[in-house]
Amino acid sequence: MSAVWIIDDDPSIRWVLEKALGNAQIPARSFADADAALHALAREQPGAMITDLRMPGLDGLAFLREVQAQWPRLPVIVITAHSDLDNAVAAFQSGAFEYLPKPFDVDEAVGLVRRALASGGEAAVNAPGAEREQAEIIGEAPAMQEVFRAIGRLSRSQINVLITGESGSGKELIAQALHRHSPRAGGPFIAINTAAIPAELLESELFGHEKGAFTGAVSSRLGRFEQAAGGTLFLDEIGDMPAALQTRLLRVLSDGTFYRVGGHAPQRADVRVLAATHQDLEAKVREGSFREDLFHRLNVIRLHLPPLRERREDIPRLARHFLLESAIKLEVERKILSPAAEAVFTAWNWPGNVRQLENVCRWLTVMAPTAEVQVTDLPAEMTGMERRPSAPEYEGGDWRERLARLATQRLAAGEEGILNDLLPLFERTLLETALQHTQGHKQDAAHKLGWGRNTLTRKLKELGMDTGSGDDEDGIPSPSDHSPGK
Ligand SMILES: Nc1ncnc2c1ncn2[C@@H]1O[C@H](COP(=O)(O)OP(=O)(O)OP(=O)(O)O)[C@@H](O)[C@H]1O
Repeated sequence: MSAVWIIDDDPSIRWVLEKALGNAQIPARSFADADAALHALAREQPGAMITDLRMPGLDGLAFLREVQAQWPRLPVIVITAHSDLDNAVAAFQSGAFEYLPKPFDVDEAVGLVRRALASGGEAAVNAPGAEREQAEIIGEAPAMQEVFRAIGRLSRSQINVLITGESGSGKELIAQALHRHSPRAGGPFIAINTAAIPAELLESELFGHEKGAFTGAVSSRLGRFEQAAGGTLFLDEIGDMPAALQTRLLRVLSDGTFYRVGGHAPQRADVRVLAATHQDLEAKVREGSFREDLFHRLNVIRLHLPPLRERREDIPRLARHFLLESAIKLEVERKILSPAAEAVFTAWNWPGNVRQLENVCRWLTVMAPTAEVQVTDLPAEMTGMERRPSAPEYEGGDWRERLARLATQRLAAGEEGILNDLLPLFERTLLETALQHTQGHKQDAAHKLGWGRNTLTRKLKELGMDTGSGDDEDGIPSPSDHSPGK
């Protein structure tokens, strides 16, 4: 195994790191200042380095820049006091591989070193510097390691891959990685969310159109298939693709040609197609809403991303990653989770998966009052504090998880004002259930829901459920009417 060099003027840090690396069977060599390390680098290079930022003589940042300029693929982990965000940002800008805030956890340091050593090997086969631009994919859970291995195995192929997993579980990130590690890496990566585009526009989005093909087509336009030429086309939410387009897509995949909307000359499609879905495509095939032949075309290889709640071991690292990333983006001090807050993070179910975790971290970076995030700072739904203590457990799975998933999807699709139709839907469902329960007796239903009769009457009207055969239309509010809508 390649050696790791430690550069720090503090002998106790050198000692702790040497010992931890030694225990992990990683050979280490220490330097008390950056100049000595630079001299040694001229003769030989280690697999990775860990350096402090504040040192007498050549400081860590200057050292990092020097190393970047001469040995751009050598991964460098930077240690610094965690409040020192400017330095962290500067370290990343100077090409640091990772940033290790002080005081650091020794196991975390060793884990980082292992990753740095592994990435060094990978960097050697990539274009110089390319690894710096890649979004980091975090995943030490066995299921994620399996996905990484698959990406490696597929790296010389152009085969179609179907990526499955719940919304927000990282499907697009994996698609990008498949592209980057493929013979088409030099070409474009074009993503399109088929569910987010109205059916009538999707065809021209995918295949382009000729001038005058339809009203408003004032000029011809390249579709995504042409934009992705030489590269990869990522079709997200493939399960929602309308039937007519499924047929067109199948044709492109089977004979490699397509026509622009309004066009007569066949176009050659030089793309690798990666598709993703959060739905059960086999079930859609069975019920006849997804073409079986298309399914088999897309499903040559399948990669499944488990939901975050099935890889909880990755949660703390993901949280640290997103807290640091949002602090850098928002140019504010980095937050860390208190041990109790981290425990809540790890135990929670994350219906919106990694995307939701990322959003919560961004929210905490702005909203948490102190540098260390406490349990009380967490969003109420995570700590269950908005639940009534006697709230019974519901049968048939957590409906809020499903609702959150729906909301996540619709927000991801760029929708706005989703409460406008979801709230009435919510009320309508409760009303219908209550009316069923009371065999159509409105007053009783209102009472059971906690609404007064007037509110119920108004709601029935608003929701278009007013049949006009009211049993209690006297308009006198009952004492139990405590609706906030009144
Ligand atoms: N393992 C991971 N490590 C780091 N970041 C991740 C990881 N997985 C997902 N993310 C981040 O979480 C966010 C959501 O991921 P992504 O868009 O890939 O999910 P998705 O499954 O494609 O979602 P959807 O089905 O809703 O389109 C992105 O910002 C992505 O960078």
